[in-house]
Amino acid sequence: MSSVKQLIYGTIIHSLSLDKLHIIKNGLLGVDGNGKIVSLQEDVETEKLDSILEDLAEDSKFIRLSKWQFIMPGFIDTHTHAPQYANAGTGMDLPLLEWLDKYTFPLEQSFSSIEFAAKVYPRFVSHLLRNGTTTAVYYATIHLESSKYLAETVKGSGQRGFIGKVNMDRNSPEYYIENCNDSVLHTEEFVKYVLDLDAGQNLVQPIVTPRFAITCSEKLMIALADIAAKHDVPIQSHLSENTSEIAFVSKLFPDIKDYTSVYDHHRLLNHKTIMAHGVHLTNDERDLLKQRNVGISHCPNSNLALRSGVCNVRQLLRDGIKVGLGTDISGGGSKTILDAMRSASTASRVIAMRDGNEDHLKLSELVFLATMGGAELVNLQDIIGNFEVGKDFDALLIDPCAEGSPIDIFDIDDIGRVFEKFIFLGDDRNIIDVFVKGRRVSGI
Ligand SMILES: O=c1[nH]c(=O)c2nc[nH]c2[nH]1
Ligand SMILES: [Zn+2]
Repeated sequence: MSSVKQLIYGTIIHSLSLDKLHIIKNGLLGVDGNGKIVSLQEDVETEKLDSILEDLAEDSKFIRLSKWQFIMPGFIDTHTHAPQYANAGTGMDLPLLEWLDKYTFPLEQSFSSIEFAAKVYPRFVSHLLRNGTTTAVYYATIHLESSKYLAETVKGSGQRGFIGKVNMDRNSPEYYIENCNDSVLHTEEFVKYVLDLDAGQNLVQPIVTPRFAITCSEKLMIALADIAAKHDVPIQSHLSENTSEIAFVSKLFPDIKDYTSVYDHHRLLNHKTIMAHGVHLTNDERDLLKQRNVGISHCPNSNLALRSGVCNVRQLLRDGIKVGLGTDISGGGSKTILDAMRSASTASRVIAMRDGNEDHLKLSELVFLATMGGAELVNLQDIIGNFEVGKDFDALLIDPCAEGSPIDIFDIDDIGRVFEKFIFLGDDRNIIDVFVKGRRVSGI
């Protein structure tokens, strides 16, 4: 017990697999001074608690959860655009390519000013944390300095984050583009800067970010793949979101078989690559993604708002492709992974009704996607995603009875139903504490 700095007693809920949501009653979870889970016991009788607490060091903290409170793993947002937070909730009247031109590129250009970035980034990061996102994978903009500032903001907040300086050297407006050389030099500098900032703590990491194949020349894509390989860092981009985008890509690369193969051809696909969307993939493309062990960030809010299409997540899972959830602000208007889970559920019901031969996503699958699935996408499945002993304690303390709670509990309810109510009805009013690596970083 001497190494235990925090001990939590009560209901503990986490995901063991897509099918297995584990609800531990009278659980006892110990966290050490480095934020690591050192013990997890089930069904510990209250009578035994006293003797356990006697052994607890004086400077350790004990949290006893009340009847309906529980802890669960923090949410992982595998795809979001920090600068676009300023547009969240607006401009959802156009499809992707027109939306980028009219609303998104002009906004992102404003981040050439650090003063503007300073108005948006800290608020966005703190909203994400407040809503239970303990890890986020960010796009910044093409600007080196404000991308560094986003990384510093994430680091300062205590959130775990992957930050990408965006690269675009063609098919972009004159006011929002870099030449290939600058783009490569700035990315190299950015990657080194963020690696130094993290200092080996596994909290902030750089992610190499070709915006998508339309805005990146072949030379740029290959140079970015080289940077990712040299520093052994992850890659993110967009793939197969919208049919006009796919048609544009096939015009740009007439000799390459399909959109996924374009990235493969430029060595951008590996087990550390996250591709957002994947709505319209062919069988061959899914095979290639599986072969390269690429993860798909499913962003249902964005897919519905921009009318891009409905992604068949069950098909991806059946094919053995890793899947996580993304908010994709501001294609999607909501900054919460709870909302992404609900929209993922709705999208899967649309597929089930349309195709008749697919089951919608179950609660255990939605929770897996929001936690363990995300951990697999960012290759931290041995560090975060659930409460296995040895992992870091990235967690949420949820109180379904908190003041102003949108959840009502009745005699017919049990903890399983109350958990389901939180997933489908709950919000930040229920999120009392947010922990990253054992440290409380947000809450009420
Ligand atoms: O949803 C999206 N948001 C973006 O900013 C973007 N850029 C390329 N493709 C994109 N898709
Ligand atoms: Zn996106």
